[in-house]
Amino acid sequence: MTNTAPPTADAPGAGDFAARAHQITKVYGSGDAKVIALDAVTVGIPRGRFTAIMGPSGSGKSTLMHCMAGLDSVDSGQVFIGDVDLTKLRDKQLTRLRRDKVGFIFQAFNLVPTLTALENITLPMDIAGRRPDREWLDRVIDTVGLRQRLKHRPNQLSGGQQQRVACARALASRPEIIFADEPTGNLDSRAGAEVLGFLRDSVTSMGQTIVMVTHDPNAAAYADQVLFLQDGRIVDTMSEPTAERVLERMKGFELPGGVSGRPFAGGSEVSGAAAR
Ligand SMILES: Nc1ncnc2c1ncn2[C@@H]1O[C@H](COP(=O)(O)OP(=O)(O)OP(=O)(O)O)[C@@H](O)[C@H]1O
Repeated sequence: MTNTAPPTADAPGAGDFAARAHQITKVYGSGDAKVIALDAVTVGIPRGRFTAIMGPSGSGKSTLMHCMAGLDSVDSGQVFIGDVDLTKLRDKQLTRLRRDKVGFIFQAFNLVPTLTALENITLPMDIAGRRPDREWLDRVIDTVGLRQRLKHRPNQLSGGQQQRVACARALASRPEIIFADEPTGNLDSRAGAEVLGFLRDSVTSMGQTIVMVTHDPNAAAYADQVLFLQDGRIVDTMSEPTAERVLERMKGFELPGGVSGRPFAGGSEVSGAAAR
């Protein structure tokens, strides 16, 4: 693994980012109920790399992912997938962009129970009226080890196998970027490790770009870099994470007395509101 520069969307070479957020703010509610879920976040997701997003509960991880994936709107700022500014798109254009350029993997596998594994994998392309690239599809199916299970329906598959179907579905159309929201949250550690190994492999050997929200330091250790969120801001980044280092960093968020959230001494450069 090579070293990853901290992702700053303003840095030269912004073309190297599969997705970027520029000064995005997301506010829920108003008055006393007002919550600033994202506070002027600027970040770039490097192309062909595996990025994990971590942070305490309520820090804005899901909101950041949803806004960057075009599943939710921002109150201010810009979001780019490739060169396309999502904030300038109308609903229909946004739906098409999500369909063509973005893959999703959710904690609850979200498979269609009446369809076989193969039909689930090709469903997004079928809906889009696109023919799957047979060679690519074969490679994806073999990589996730589903060759013998293609005719099975979801209820005939283990949780790990179902999530591998969901991974194959996300990869099949060769999206610009895959967003994975707690992809191992419903799996035991062995099945989780299999899925994470497969995601890692799809980045290393297929050049896929993946962003994953996780609470699990072991899962984050599969990534090339980790972004740490707190109170709607990116407060730290870590390259080449190990489970131990991630766990240690996460403990910093839980310490009482205002220590929480402070980047480690000598830690990575910070992007986002906290950097200013
Ligand atoms: N629809 C909503 N309405 C009001 N507040 C919301 C809504 N969605 C999220 N929030 C608030 O925004 C903040 C960020 O939420 P978000 O779900 O992004 O955090 P998270 O880091 O993903 O949390 P968790 O790890 O618990 O899933 C939280 O304070 C949350 O309560």
